[in-house]
Amino acid sequence: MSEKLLEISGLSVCYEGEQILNNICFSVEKGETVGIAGESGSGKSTLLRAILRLMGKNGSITGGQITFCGEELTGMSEKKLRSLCGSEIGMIFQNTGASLCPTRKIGAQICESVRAHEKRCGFITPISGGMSGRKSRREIKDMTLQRFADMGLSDGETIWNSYPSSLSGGMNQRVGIALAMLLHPSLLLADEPTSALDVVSQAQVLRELQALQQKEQTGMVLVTHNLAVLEQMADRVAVLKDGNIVEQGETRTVFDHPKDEYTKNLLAAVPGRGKNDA
Ligand SMILES: Nc1ncnc2c1ncn2[C@@H]1O[C@H](COP(=O)(O)OP(=O)(O)OP(=O)(O)O)[C@@H](O)[C@H]1O
Repeated sequence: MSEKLLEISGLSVCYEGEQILNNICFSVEKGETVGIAGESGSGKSTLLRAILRLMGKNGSITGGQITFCGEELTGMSEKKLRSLCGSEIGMIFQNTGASLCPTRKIGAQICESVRAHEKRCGFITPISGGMSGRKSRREIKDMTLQRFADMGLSDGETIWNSYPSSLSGGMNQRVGIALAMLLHPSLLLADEPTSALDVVSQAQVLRELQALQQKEQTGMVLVTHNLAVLEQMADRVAVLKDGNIVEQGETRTVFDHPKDEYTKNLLAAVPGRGKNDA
């Protein structure tokens, strides 16, 4: 039986009175990846940020509902919403690895980040069965080394004691993904998670992320302008144009039989798919 993790219905978002997203509707089930495609400026990142109300001071949700594990997020208190970050909803950005402080050891930063999360959570009970309770440094380290191994980082002990500045961009991004998955979130919001990496690292990191996600049965919203990545990763895709979903469905169906002209043009621009390719 399907388990709905995230349901977005009729979502509209404005920045400074300008409508950026209109009437967005889609859902994500446990273990499922839903890809969001669209050109630059179509509103992909805004959509991810709106889920956790991270649009900043000039952004606001002007309509619709966002439900996570049956709980309405749009009306939830700021404190409870922040407590979901990490343990129930993980986020990965293009520069997740780069957001680590380059001159402090990775292990110390991970412990600090878990402690900060525990403090934010306070007595708030997890809503998706996520993890709670204070962990010892040993527990945090064991969990992290397991996550490092999941992300293809075999020498976890060395990485735990390393400075980010001594690791490659690909390794730092893996560390960032391991950190986002550390507390076993049931939903992952990923915004261009590999686009800062070279092509070889990109393919490797995507494979590892996909294996980890399948092992954990994590639902994922994956935003990228790279349709080849969506073809490999997404079960379903939604195509965003000027803040409107113009088409959505199973990835294979949308890619093989696009209905909307905009989707057809996006796909035609992918090397190997276009009419004008040599
Ligand atoms: N903080 C903000 N204040 C005002 N406008 C914003 C803000 N953030 C985004 N926008 C506007 O919202 C629109 C959508 O931006 P968004 O970053 O969501 O697009 P995107 O599809 O993710 O683009 P890209 O692929 O280039 O990251 C753009 O017109 C952008 O200028």
